Amino acid sequence: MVTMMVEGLEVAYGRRPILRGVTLPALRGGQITALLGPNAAGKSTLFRRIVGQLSGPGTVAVDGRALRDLSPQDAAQPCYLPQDTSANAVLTVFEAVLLAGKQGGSWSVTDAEADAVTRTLMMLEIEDLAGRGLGELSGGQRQMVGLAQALVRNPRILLLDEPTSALDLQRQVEVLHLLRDLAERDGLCVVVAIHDLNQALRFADQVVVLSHGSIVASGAPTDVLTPALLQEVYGVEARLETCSRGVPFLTVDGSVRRRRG
Ligand SMILES: Nc1ncnc2c1ncn2[C@@H]1O[C@H](COP(=O)(O)OP(=O)(O)OP(=O)(O)O)[C@@H](O)[C@H]1O
Repeated sequence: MVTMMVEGLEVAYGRRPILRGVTLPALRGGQITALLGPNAAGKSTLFRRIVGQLSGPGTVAVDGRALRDLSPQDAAQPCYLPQDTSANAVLTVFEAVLLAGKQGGSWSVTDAEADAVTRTLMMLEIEDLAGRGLGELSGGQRQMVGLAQALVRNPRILLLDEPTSALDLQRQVEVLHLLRDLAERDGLCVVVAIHDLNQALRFADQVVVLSHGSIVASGAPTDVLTPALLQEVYGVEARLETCSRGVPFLTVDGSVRRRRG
């Protein structure tokens, strides 16, 4: 199983520090890690630093090899799905996913590549969109196509920035179940930034909480999401309860304390 280590990452935009020495627990194949934290905490910046779109001190290593020493085509490279995926309106969904799956080499399309696109669209139940232009999709449909573009590459490490933010409730649950299956069946290492703490409680093996560019807690979801942490990080009165089927969930009380920053 793949293991990614992230240690001491720092990023500044101009002279403004954003990440202040971020070290994550080991990110392992077969696990889903939820990256939590308020708006502007630095979650997207952390993803962009991990994949090398931003530079700064610190190290990222996959199975003991520093990421910066690997070629862009190396299978150990994490696949990153940003929060906002711009749509090239000229392409159809099928073409966009096919293009995303191309790992260099020839421009001709093999049967295996076309089959991989069809399989991925079917896995996400969006095969009916195959012939549609990207520019004519809804926000949620575009988000599903973004996921298809990530999954068609068959990654070992998947970094997803709020991948369910535009999806209806059924799609959210389906996508998170699919990620769970891919982690368990194929040993995929999934790191997902998500604002819905109840989804994190249900689907994540571990959570990491980022606040003002620093990790303030990490571990098993029910251990980390304590009333004290939720008060400190989000300024809300909330507590964990357990439903009759034994599933933990958060209830939020009325009072909200204004956060700084
Ligand atoms: N390209 C940039 N140039 C300058 N500042 C930036 C840039 N991108 C992000 N920032 C700033 O860095 C901080 C962290 O932003 P980031 O997008 O990483 O937060 P986030 O945790 O992903 O937030 P959200 O939950 O709202 O998506 C914010 O204060 C943001 O304004």
